[in-house]
Amino acid sequence: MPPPPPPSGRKNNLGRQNRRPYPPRRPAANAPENGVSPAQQPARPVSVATGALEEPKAMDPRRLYSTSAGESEAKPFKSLGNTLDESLLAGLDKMGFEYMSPVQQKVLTELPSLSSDCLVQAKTGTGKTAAFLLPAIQNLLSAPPTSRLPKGKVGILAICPTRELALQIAKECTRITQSLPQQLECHTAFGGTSRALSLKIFLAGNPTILVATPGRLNDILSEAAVREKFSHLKTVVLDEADRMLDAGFAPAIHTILSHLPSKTQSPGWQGMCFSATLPPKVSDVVKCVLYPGYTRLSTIDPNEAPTIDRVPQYSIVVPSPREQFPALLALVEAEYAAAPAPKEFKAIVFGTTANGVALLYDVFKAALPAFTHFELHSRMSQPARTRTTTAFKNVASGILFASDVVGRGMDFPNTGLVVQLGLPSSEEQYIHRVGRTARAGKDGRAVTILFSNEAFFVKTNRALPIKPYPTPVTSDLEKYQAQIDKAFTLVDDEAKAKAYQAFLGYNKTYLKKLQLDAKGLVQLANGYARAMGCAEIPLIEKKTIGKMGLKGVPGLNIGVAGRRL
Ligand SMILES: Nc1ncnc2c1ncn2[C@@H]1O[C@H](COP(=O)(O)OP(=O)(O)OP(=O)(O)O)[C@@H](O)[C@H]1O
Repeated sequence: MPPPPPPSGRKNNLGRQNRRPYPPRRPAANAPENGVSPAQQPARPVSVATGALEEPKAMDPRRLYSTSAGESEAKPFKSLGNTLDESLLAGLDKMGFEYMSPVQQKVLTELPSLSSDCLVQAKTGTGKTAAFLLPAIQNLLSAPPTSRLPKGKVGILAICPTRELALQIAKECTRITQSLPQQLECHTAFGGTSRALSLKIFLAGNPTILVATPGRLNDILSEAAVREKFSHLKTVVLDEADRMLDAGFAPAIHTILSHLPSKTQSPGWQGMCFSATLPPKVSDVVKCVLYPGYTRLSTIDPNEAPTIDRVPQYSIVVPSPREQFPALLALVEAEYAAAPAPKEFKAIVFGTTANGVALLYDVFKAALPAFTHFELHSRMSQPARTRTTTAFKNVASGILFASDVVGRGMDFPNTGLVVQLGLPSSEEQYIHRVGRTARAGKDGRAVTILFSNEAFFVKTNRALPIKPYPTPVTSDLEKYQAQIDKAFTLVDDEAKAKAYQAFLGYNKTYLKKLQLDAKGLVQLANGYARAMGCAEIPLIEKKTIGKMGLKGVPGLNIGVAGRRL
């Protein structure tokens, strides 16, 4: 379907006549580094009467009941008058949360008590955040006078993997508690912010709820005054529990738990573990936060695909990394052209590494200047990450190039397309990334672009309903290749060198699965460098080559800061 003709009929950036620049081109002069433009249109409507941004329309969770296991009929929150405090119900009402989503209904009506330990699984974007916040907050509100939380003590600790997610959970918490007669303070603790300042605010404040990432939490728990704040802890939540207990985070979680009051000594605290993916091995490790005999709840039928049913999922396989760039360009054009009217095209493109994502952002900004682009990865400063997160949550249209810092848990309303460029590191990672679309009962699509060695991912994950992309978008890649080659001339060499090194580092981990040896990997990476238009293979320091385990592999260009050795 051809894109709609622009009123002016002027030539657009894609080198075609009659294509309306969409979203509107933003002025180059104020294009800031992180891709957040002050000119972006808010997705939320502006009230005609007040000119203020209106609250986003909440989803209708009744749409989530058709396919989920268990309850088949949605009940309104107000049916929980005996379970939830009136002020919480009032807060939910202000948020536009009328009906419970399946996971909320299960947790609030099927747990033996709201303070029971639980392991809960529900698909992405179906309201798990409120499903753990509501019981935990209700427990604080209904505690008998003898076990009421003393002022200044933390009652609820929620731990999650990323800074962006911590902020999002804290925001949801503030909205849920907005109608309480006495405001509950919800604090956050995560890296990339001033430790001294956030510690000062935490210690001087009255933080009833703390949402934290493991690194910073571990760090501040070394202070006796901080540990003292947790002396009356009532609930510990592990959001994205499988991630929080995997080999990367588990040591930090265990140290954190060693600083908290013992779970086994009376009165103990409630443990809650939530995720969309709970591989069987999680059952072995959750015992650090859950008592044996904990309640397990799931809204996912074990025979169902683990992803949201409303997301058609496709793959595009190209011969080599070189073709991934034009294939993405062709895909964006095709998906944009097919986007439903009124034209709103909001997409997230996941890359495999932070430097790879930075490169994608640079090249697509040059290749598709009519779109609004965003980048989000761990190489950016925290303020830039936070600004971009907020901006992308609020835009109606745009493309976010992201690494896994927003792969799990993040809610970017109305994202209609998720693209994964390169090999997802696991089935779980794939599922969570796909879950950034079709949230809150909306529709969405997901496409994974792989080069031939990566194509095994589709074959080895048969539970995933991935089909070949339905139209031959890659039949004329040469046309798009020319556009990509031109765009790469505008990308600086340092960004290319970093992306090259990251490509080697990432794929080195998957040599066996990619059916490559070290020499083959270097050849592949060198092809990737040529695809980026590098005049020569980027230099890599000897010690970096050693760290990557690529010492002595032919084809590498060893050198330091522009000097070949
Ligand atoms: N009962 C409800 N009614 C209306 N909207 C809701 C309801 N519950 C949650 N939402 C909204 O649905 C969206 C998804 O919720 P949430 O982020 O909690 O999903 P999740 O299951 O935690 O997702 P993920 O698995 O990606 O972490 C959010 O925008 C949230 O505000």
